[in-house]
Amino acid sequence: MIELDQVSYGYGGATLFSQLSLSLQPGSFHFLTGPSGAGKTTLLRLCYADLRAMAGRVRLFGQNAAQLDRDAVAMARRRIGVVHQDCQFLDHLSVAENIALPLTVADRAHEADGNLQELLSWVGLGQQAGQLPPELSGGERQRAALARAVIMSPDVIIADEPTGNVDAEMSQRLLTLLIELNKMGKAILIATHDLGMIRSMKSDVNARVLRLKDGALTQAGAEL
Ligand SMILES: Nc1ncnc2c1ncn2[C@@H]1O[C@H](COP(=O)(O)OP(=O)(O)OP(=O)(O)O)[C@@H](O)[C@H]1O
Repeated sequence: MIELDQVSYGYGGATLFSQLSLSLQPGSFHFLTGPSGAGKTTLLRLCYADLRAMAGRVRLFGQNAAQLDRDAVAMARRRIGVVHQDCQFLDHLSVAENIALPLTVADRAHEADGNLQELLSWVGLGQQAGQLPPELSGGERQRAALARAVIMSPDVIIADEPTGNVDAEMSQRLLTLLIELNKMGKAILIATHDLGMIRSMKSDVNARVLRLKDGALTQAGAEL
């Protein structure tokens, strides 16, 4: 569904990584680890065409991302749910309205009617639907961000540190939600520093664990 083939990227003339390849197939589960600054967020952004590869090719659902116009990129991105590291929300909209925002933007707000309550309960925010984002705890924000990422029923879910700033119990709960999505056939890619979480989860989902370091993407090994 998403394929990176020999992709290179860097900022300000410096190369961050080069010739990286990654394939996200239906039902696959990948963890992406690596030191801070290694380029994990950058790699994720290439996967959802928020950045354009400087060399190599990114294919989104069979199409060369470099050849897609803005509308085509927008269409492809509706099939990818993204949980951003900083979970930003529109503070003047309620939690429910924020979660439904991708549908509203796509002019499909009517589809939210049935799904939204179910989705809010699934992430344990049934009671917080009418609250404003600043009134949520860190863990509640991360669950709201996950709900917003999946409201369009995407084929791929890409999450950047989805368990940052939450305790172990909440981290487990968020991952359980992601595993449920994976069991429904969604491809999951999670960037995280949390090796303990990977150790405890990877056998449940037959996950591949990749490590990005010094510009190279390798299979994680001994540290796990
Ligand atoms: N827009 C940008 N302009 C210039 N440099 C950038 C930009 N975005 C990221 N960088 C730099 O690229 C490098 C990789 O950043 P990136 O956020 O991809 O790393 P990361 O592995 O996700 O880090 P972390 O684990 O700390 O979130 C860092 O040195 C960062 O400062």
